[in-house]
Amino acid sequence: MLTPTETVLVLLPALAANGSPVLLGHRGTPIDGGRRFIDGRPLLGPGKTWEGLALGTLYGSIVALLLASLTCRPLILWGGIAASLGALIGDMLAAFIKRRLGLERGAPAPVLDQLDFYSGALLLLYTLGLVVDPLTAVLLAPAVFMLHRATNIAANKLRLKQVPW
Ligand SMILES: CC(C)=CCC/C(C)=C/CC/C(C)=C/CC/C(C)=C/COC[C@@H](COP(=O)(O)O)OC/C=C(\C)CC/C=C(\C)CC/C=C(\C)CCC=C(C)C
Ligand SMILES: Nc1ccn([C@@H]2O[C@H](COP(=O)(O)OP(=O)(O)OP(=O)(O)O)[C@@H](O)[C@H]2O)c(=O)n1
Ligand SMILES: [Mg+2]
Repeated sequence: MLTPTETVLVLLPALAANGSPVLLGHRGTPIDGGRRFIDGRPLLGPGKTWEGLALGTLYGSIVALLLASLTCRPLILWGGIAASLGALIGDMLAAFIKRRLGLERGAPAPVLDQLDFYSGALLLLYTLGLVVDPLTAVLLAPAVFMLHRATNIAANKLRLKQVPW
């Protein structure tokens, strides 16, 4: 099991991975290629692009590399990269769920919008046998929720996002 400090350090790259696709400014190649699911609605919607996946993985990995070099712990590198990938996968899973619920791209899904990437990161880490400190993960959740809300409001004001959530 990871120590509380290691838990924070492997989850920071997930923040960067989730925050960076916004910098693309709503451009990119939709991952679902415009395909629709059996319910006739978009599989994921135009908000999930290959470029966002690439940029998020890149930024998350850069942060993981920085933190791993600061701590001389290779675990932080691999864990941070896994958390970044998990964050992006969680974000796509949330988009899939939102479309199944008939929610348009960018429509609000309180809590899901804020913690989808965080849950994805935790899930992939667990799947890979990197068990984070549970108390730290639980205590971090409200902080991540508030950070997500604040950065989304800022991104909306900066015209990086059309919606503040
Ligand atoms: C260092 C180098 C070479 C590259 C930079 C790596 C880096 C720190 C990238 C930060 C990621 C980034 C560019 C964020 C943009 C900030 C922003 C305007 C975000 C807008 O909000 C977007 C929102 C979209 O969410 P949604 O898709 O789910 O709707 O994302 C929410 C944002 C977050 C959850 C947190 C954003 C994270 C940060 C602003 C800080 C991340 C940075 C670190 C964790 C750095 C760690 C420390 C060291 C020493 C490396
Ligand atoms: N894999 C990804 C994830 C995000 N983004 C970009 O980041 C923005 C914000 O992401 P998010 O809020 O998760 O997407 P939404 O537009 O809200 O779409 P959805 O309702 O499907 O979450 C997206 O609009 C998109 O421009 C991207 O290009 N590729
Ligand atoms: Mg969203």
